[in-house]
Amino acid sequence: MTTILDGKASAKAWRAETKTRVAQLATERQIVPTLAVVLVGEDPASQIYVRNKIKMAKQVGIKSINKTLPTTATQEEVLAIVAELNHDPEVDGILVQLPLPEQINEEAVLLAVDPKKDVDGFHPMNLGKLWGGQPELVPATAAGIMRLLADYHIQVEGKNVLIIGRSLIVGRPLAGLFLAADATVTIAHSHTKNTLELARQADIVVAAIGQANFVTADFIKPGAVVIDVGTNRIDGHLVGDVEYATVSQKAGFITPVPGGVGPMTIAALLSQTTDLAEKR
Ligand SMILES: Nc1nc(=O)c2c([nH]1)NC[C@@H]1CN(c3ccc(C(=O)N[C@@H](CCC(=O)O)C(=O)O)cc3)C=[N+]21
Repeated sequence: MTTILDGKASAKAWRAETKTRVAQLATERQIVPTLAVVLVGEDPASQIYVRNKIKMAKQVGIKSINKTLPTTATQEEVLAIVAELNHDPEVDGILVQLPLPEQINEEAVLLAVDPKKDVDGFHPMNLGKLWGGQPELVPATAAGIMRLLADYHIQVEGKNVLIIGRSLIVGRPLAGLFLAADATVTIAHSHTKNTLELARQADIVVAAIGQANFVTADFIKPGAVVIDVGTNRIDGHLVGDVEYATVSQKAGFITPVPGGVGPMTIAALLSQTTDLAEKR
């Protein structure tokens, strides 16, 4: 029997906790936590994210500020907006949606975000703290995955974890968090020669490749935990990186798409925005 890791339900409970903290900030300190989102261009995954994020922020009482720029925006325009948000005392968290259009230097933009407002945890200082074993501001998807495992009382200590994908957004920060939680961590990527073999030995497999149905039942040790980070659009439907129909027959625990990691990502972001407002 497979247990479905219900991210939708878990995220709902987490948002309720955040909502209580937000209400407390309002009554005790007259503070409204504020999240600024910078979206440049029209990446479809970013659009889903932004839409859901705005809705959920409103629900818990967090104020959203949206800065939307066209695909043709220049680096100077993006940096000017980041600077403005850095200096705005009402803004607690700044998130720059990735990927950015190709004329924009992603590294330069992420470096420009005030590390104290870097609610996404993508600034090199925050990534460095995470890898140094002192996580502070942590990328939301990674934080959401760890919370989901904790909610289901899934032990991480001493487990073999295989993360497939080494992106800045997911693979790398998640590896840091699993390591901080005393797991044995392996990262597989496009140059890895024995991904299948590594996956078969893993107690926890995280699929963050960006390719629909990449992980099939072949990859999975019976009873393993399978976390699907994929957000691939196929014929208007959202599908993960895991072939759900077959893998769910073999895994012990599995996240669905939608309703798994996505809602947890948003809940993590709202919680971290509130952490920042509490530190004002
Ligand atoms: N700086 C930055 N940080 C990110 O974390 C980031 C990003 N840029 N760019 C885009 C990707 C994509 N991403 C998603 C988050 C939630 C859902 C989500 O809410 N999914 C729901 C809803 C699906 C639906 O509405 O159809 C679900 O899976 O159930 C999707 C996609 C975050 N990303």
